[in-house]
Amino acid sequence: MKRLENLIKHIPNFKHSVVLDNVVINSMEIDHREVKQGSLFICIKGFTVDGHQYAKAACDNGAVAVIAERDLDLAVPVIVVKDTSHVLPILANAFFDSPTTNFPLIGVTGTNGKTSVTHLIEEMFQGNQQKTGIIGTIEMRINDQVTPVKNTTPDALFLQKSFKRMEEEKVDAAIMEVSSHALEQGRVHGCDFDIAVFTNLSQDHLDYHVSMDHYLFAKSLLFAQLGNDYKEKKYAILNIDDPSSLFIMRATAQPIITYGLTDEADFYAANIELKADGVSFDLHTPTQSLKINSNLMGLFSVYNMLAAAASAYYCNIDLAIVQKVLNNTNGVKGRFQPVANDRGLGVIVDYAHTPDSLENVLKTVKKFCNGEISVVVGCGGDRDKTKRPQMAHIACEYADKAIFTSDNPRSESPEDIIEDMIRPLEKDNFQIVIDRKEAIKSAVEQAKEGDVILIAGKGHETYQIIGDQVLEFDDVKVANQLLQD
Ligand SMILES: CC(=O)N[C@H]1[C@@H](OP(=O)(O)OP(=O)(O)OC[C@H]2O[C@@H](n3ccc(=O)[nH]c3=O)[C@H](O)[C@@H]2O)O[C@H](CO)[C@@H](O)[C@@H]1O[C@H](C)C(=O)N[C@@H](C)C(=O)N[C@H](CCC(=O)O)C(=O)O
Ligand SMILES: Nc1ncnc2c1ncn2[C@@H]1O[C@H](COP(=O)(O)OP(=O)(O)OP(=O)(O)O)[C@@H](O)[C@H]1O
Ligand SMILES: N[C@H](CCC[C@H](N)C(=O)O)C(=O)O
Ligand SMILES: [Mg+2]
Repeated sequence: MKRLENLIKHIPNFKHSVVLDNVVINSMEIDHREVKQGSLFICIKGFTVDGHQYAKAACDNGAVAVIAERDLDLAVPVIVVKDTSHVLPILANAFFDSPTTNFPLIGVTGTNGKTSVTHLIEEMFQGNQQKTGIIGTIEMRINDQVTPVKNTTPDALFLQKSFKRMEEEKVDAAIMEVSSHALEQGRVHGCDFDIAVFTNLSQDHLDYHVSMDHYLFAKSLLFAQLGNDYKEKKYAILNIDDPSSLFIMRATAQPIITYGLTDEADFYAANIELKADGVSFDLHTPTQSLKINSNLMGLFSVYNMLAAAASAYYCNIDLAIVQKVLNNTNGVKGRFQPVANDRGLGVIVDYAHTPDSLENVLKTVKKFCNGEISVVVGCGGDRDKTKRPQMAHIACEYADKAIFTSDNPRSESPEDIIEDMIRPLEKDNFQIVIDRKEAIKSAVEQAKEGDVILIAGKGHETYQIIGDQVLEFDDVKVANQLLQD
């Protein structure tokens, strides 16, 4: 509970003439459907609708005050600010008393690997008998308590509310994925990061960021937010083998810690062996070297392990625990997840939905597959169209056979998406099967013992979005069922 007068004092250089006397706020909401008696409703101008149009309905639901960008004819006080989206994180942070100043916060950004790295870091804290909170693509979770998320990095209100819960649950650290959309939209303003990690930058989201320069700039904002003073120990952990790190490192005054595959990096991997059942390598840290024998697959996983190990190191987690976690982890669901079967087939479900991740995963499969490789893949609707032909090209280049199918076509026609994928394609080792279940079925029917089927793009997702409908669909379940038939 907060007095509104006290809450809005946190908005810098802001004066208002509304009489607020004793308005007390029990909760803050940005969605009128969530408003309860005593809520403060903040009208957000969205990409789809303008939240101002729901202000009246919010009051009907019990809102006792409204923050808006223009005066509204309502029976409750309306406080007018220039930009409600900009003010939202300030108010959310103030309402929940800046929870992230009370525990270490680790933010991970980059095109690929955020979910994988955050989960590895979480396992390291848990291996150290510490409590954690995690926010990312799969869910928000405080130890075992799961809250579903709509976005990889949710809005500022959801974030601060979650951090408050984490504080109350006495977590030892929070680990979160920070998407470029979130950085660009200021969803993480007010988050007091202690460690910021950069995984890599490759093409994605050009529908939103328009150019790779703007996309990189958005990623760099996480590092700018690490702060400019040296009062606290904060670290920027960067993949030095990715040229974008040279730009990102200029965004922060905090110490730069590097990881990579050469001894120029602070944390580096040497003697890497990519095997059919995992990877092994020597992990060199500034103080000690560890032998790693992990179940995780592919060179990209080595990078993820280095990023996680460096983060754990600066959180004072013993390197013996880091080693134990890397040697025992089974990774995250939907990331290079094998689907067991008795047909002698390698069936892998993976969340590769960018050209770079698809290429990495197919290269990894190629290293151990002695038979033929088929890949079932599509591209998301209402998302970056320029990655479509690139993904189709990579699929046909690295796999013996590609089956192009639907992956959340959303408002677009699945046929048109596939047409975008194949238009410039020079190869013809592909089939088109619009229905995803039929596509997986076709791959299973054509496969022989020793072959590998990669089912890419949806990973942990349990749905297929067609138009406005969200239909149940789970690649692992579907593959399992088809393999048993
Ligand atoms: C483009 C984008 O970022 N959109 C986000 C944005 O939605 P929006 O602007 O369309 O919202 P809106 O529907 O116009 O609503 C405006 C306001 O009216 C309110 N409203 C709306 C309807 C109503 O009946 N009542 C009501 O009060 C809404 O609560 C909101 O406050 O604000 C929503 C609430 O915070 C987000 O869930 C939504 O993400 C959508 C689902 C999305 O697809 N975002 C993607 C592009 C995204 O952000 N992806 C990143 C990266 C993923 C990755 O890792 O690759 C992510 O972090 O998830
Ligand atoms: N370090 C990496 N470099 C390149 N590709 C990777 C890396 N780590 C994982 N991948 C590939 O990218 C896919 C997605 O991985 P992950 O979910 O960890 O990334 P993410 O950054 O969280 O993605 P999203 O932006 O959708 O949240 C994996 O299934 C794998 O194919
Ligand atoms: N966070 C990513 C996930 C894409 C996953 C893929 N299955 C798709 O729907 O395109 C996005 O929203 O662009
Ligand atoms: Mg993710």
